[in-house]
Amino acid sequence: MEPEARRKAVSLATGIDQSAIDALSDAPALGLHVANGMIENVIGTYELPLGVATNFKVNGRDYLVPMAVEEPSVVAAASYMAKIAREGGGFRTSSTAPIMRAQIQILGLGDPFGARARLLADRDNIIEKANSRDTVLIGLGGGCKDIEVEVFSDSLIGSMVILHLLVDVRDAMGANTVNTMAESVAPHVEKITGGKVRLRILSNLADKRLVTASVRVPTDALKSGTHDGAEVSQGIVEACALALIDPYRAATHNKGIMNGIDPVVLATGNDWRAVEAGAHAFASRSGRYKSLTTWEIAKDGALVGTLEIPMALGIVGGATRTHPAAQAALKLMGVSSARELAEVTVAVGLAQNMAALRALATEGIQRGHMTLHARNIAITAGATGSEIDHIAKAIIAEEDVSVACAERLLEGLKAV
Ligand SMILES: CC(C)(COP(=O)([O-])OP(=O)([O-])OC[C@H]1O[C@@H](n2cnc3c(N)ncnc32)[C@H](O)[C@@H]1OP(=O)([O-])[O-])[C@@H](O)C(=O)NCCC(=O)NCCSC(=O)C[C@@](C)(O)CC(=O)[O-]
Ligand SMILES: NC(=O)C1=CN([C@@H]2O[C@H](COP(=O)(O)OP(=O)(O)OC[C@H]3O[C@@H](n4cnc5c(N)ncnc54)[C@H](O)[C@@H]3O)[C@@H](O)[C@H]2O)C=CC1
Repeated sequence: MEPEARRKAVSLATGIDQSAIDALSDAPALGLHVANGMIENVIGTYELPLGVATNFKVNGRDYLVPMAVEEPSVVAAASYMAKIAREGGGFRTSSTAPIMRAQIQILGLGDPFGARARLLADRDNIIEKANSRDTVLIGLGGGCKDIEVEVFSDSLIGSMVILHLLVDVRDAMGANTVNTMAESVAPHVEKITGGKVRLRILSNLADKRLVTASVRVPTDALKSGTHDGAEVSQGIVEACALALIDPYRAATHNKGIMNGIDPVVLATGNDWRAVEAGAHAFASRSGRYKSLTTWEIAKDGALVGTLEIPMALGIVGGATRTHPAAQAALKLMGVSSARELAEVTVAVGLAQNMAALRALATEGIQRGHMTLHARNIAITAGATGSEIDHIAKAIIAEEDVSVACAERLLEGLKAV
């Protein structure tokens, strides 16, 4: 299909209105006026391709998933694995309540453990003060629910007490929400402890806001070329084993997971730096950086994959409401809560990891990836309009997906 036909198909499948479709089209959805209101020193806007991943079934419901990404083969790979996963019923997901953590650093204490005890005894008061400002969030059933207090000792600055506010942020990503709370309780915290408050900021290690996605794929569904399903499953398990013990492999393995997650985070106007920071800090929680997924073979021979990861995403707040294309992307997905968005996003991350491992364990990554990269190469070599597809097909046929080959064939084409 051409983009226009795809838009019509998406509109038909999801029932989203024309204005949402327009916001996803090549007309600049994010006008200069809106962009200028979003960040500082704006001189323009910056575009990325927006694709739609197909075939996703999550908890029995079908989704089309918007993905904003510059890398070829990512959207195709996710769609392909989602198709295979359907044979086992698709993806299953679960999530914890959307609890974010704010940190308040207290210095200059002679009795850090005494200060800790005073803060714990004042728990209800601290929670009440934290909740006194954001009436909207409290009205929705969110707000500060609990506290934690840590004592650390540092060789340079001595001891410090860290107070955590555990905040249910409902459908927000929650950074601004919890930062405001942390700043508002700081004077009270100084009074209770007798110390000096320094930092008041959320933690991006959102390990109380976890999503777990799993997939169970029947062996036969994994057959690939000359490789039977059992061989492919075994190859995926062996590939994952390396990522569970070796940080060098784990970094690339987890990059493959984020290939699926970041494009959805970006398309929906969410903070991808926050998601990335949380993912990698969580991957190091044992003291050793390792794979975020596990792959195993069940007793009946099915391949079982799981991904557990912090996922601080919002459908209100931040840019999710200001960027028209982000609003349209959320409509296209048809998600009605931040938790649902987070769960579908993690299912895409799991699918993407499965695609990479499946390719790596069989034919290698380059054929599928480079075939889809061929159009980029053709553009780099100077092809325009109809030349792009022509040159892309020609370099694939020559089995030489390189700029040099594309330039040579383009010269030949222009000479005709
Ligand atoms: C790229 C493929 C899918 C080609 O796969 P293929 O079998 O060569 O191609 P195909 O054209 O026969 O397509 C097969 C199926 O893919 C799906 N599909 C195909 N295209 C589309 C599309 N446009 N829209 C929707 N679905 C699509 C679709 O389901 C289709 O079946 P059909 O529907 O035709 O019966 C495969 O080779 C693959 O999955 N490769 C992995 C690619 C990948 O992981 N890319 C990420 C970049 S590499 C990287 O950055 C990370 C890495 C790899 O280092 C991570 C790591 O090391 O772990
Ligand atoms: N370290 C980090 O990750 C940091 C990130 N940020 C930025 O913070 C922004 C996100 O902050 P947010 O607090 O999410 O945004 P926000 O402050 O714009 O919106 C959240 C507010 O929306 C209201 N609200 C209305 N309906 C709601 C609902 N259904 N559920 C929850 N709240 C609802 C509440 O009053 C809530 O406090 C992002 O742009 C992010 O980039 C800011 C500072 C640090």
